[in-house]
Amino acid sequence: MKKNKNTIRPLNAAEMDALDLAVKVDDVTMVFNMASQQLNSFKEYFIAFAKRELFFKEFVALDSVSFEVRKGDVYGIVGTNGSGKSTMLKIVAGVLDPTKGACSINGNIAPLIELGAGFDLELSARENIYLNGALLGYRKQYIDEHFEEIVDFAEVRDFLELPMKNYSSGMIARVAFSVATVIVPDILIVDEALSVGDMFFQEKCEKRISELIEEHNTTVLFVSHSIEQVERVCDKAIWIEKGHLRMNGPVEEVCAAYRSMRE
Ligand SMILES: Nc1ncnc2c1ncn2[C@@H]1O[C@H](COP(=O)(O)OP(=O)(O)OP(=O)(O)O)[C@@H](O)[C@H]1O
Repeated sequence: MKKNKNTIRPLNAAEMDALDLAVKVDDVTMVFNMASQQLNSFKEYFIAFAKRELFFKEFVALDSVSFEVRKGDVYGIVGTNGSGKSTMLKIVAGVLDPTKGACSINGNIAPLIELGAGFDLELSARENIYLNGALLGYRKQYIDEHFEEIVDFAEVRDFLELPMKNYSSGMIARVAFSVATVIVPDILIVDEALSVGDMFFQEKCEKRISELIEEHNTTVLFVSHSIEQVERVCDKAIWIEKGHLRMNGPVEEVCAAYRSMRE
């Protein structure tokens, strides 16, 4: 359960169980402070700070957004660029704390956000699998037992000893997806993670996600710019536009409305 600074209280696991919920986003607002001028170096920043010329303007990335995700739901999030989809997922994953409102989570999360962010690119893939595994909370013995499975899924066996700085973005995504889904998460968060993989790997990931959904009732939150992919993978969707929740409902209805806005 995430900390929260404001009046709306996140629900505890028992309360979430009673409602059969995996995720509850309650009146969430996220405000970012953005520098009002461009400063290109620490020196410029320091001078502006000393002259008291450092100004910020507030940017509301999410404005009073609420929705509930039941256990086993597969929810897509659609919306145009900069509408707040990734910000929403980061709040659900606990990477960001909302400025207002509360986000309650029921279960362990595998966040596939900013894939490879936990990797040290100077290290080899072998070392990074252990490093990333430890960051996700797995014991070394667990990674030892699943190492072959991770490498086979990622299809990087021939490059295991190569520093990951020499990997392509698609290869990094393969390793990250593979490590993150080797356990069965209660909640899987996928943010454009698959877009850098080639179509064969994307198909493989979709299959793995379907397995998690069908065999383990994993709850999924899925952001993709491919409406077709959202329709294929998800059963429900929300549409966030410029920080506002525009629609929440069955995936076909939400995607149809979103498409008609673009036409
Ligand atoms: N750390 C930050 N500081 C300032 N502004 C931010 C920060 N993170 C996101 N934003 C702003 O919040 C808005 C929403 O960003 P977000 O990445 O959530 O959008 P998105 O819907 O995922 O976009 P895209 O489809 O382009 O990936 C954008 O205008 C972005 O510039």
